[in-house]
Amino acid sequence: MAAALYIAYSCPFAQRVWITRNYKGLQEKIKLVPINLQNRPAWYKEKLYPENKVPSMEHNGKVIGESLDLIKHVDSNFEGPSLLPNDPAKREFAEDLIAYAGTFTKTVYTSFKGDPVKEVGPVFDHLEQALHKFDDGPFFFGQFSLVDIAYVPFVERFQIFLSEVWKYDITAGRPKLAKWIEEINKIDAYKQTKTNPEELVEHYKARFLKNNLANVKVSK
Ligand SMILES: N[C@@H](CCC(=O)N[C@@H](CS)C(=O)NCC(=O)O)C(=O)O
Repeated sequence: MAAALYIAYSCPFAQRVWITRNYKGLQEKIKLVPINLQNRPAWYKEKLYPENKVPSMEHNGKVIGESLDLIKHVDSNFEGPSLLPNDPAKREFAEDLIAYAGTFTKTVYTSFKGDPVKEVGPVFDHLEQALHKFDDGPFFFGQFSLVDIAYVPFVERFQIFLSEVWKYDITAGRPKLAKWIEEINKIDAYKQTKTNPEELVEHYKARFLKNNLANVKVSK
């Protein structure tokens, strides 16, 4: 029986697993089940995934959550190209980078409520340096891997929002990151999952800037 992958089309965490499934050619083995996060069906929390978040996946009678665990699960338990490097030094660095994804996303999301232009430089520099480390291709490890997948949904959103609201170009002075974004946009498995930029800007403005604007009004 096919596995069921519960996602929301706009969710960057779910997008990680969606890209993994597409890239490994598992469209028939893993079926997408879209969930409306604004109106979640009661059965999702009660019968399937008590965390009540997306993504989750039902596979062989078990339900698994957490996007970073899920991409590893899909990579190790399904057919298709392997998405982690075999070389031990590269493998260790891949694990470090996957672990750093939480710091990266938290730093940038937190900065949206403060001053991103001052705050986001170091975490994007970290990615730029990581892309230099093995210097064997546009991706973190030459071949497309789970590390690219862990970051791309967030880099996609941060690039759009930082440019739109603060005119901050994440690729300025970061040639490897610029090339990475260019090359990753040639990968169909990713392209099919991209979010709608206009909807993203509206959604993030409401989510992150509402209080800033309210504060501006109060202080006038
Ligand atoms: N740590 C989780 C985060 C998943 C997550 O926060 N998903 C959001 C949608 S993008 C969600 O389901 N939010 C609903 C909620 O928190 O109630 C992962 O990596 O999978």
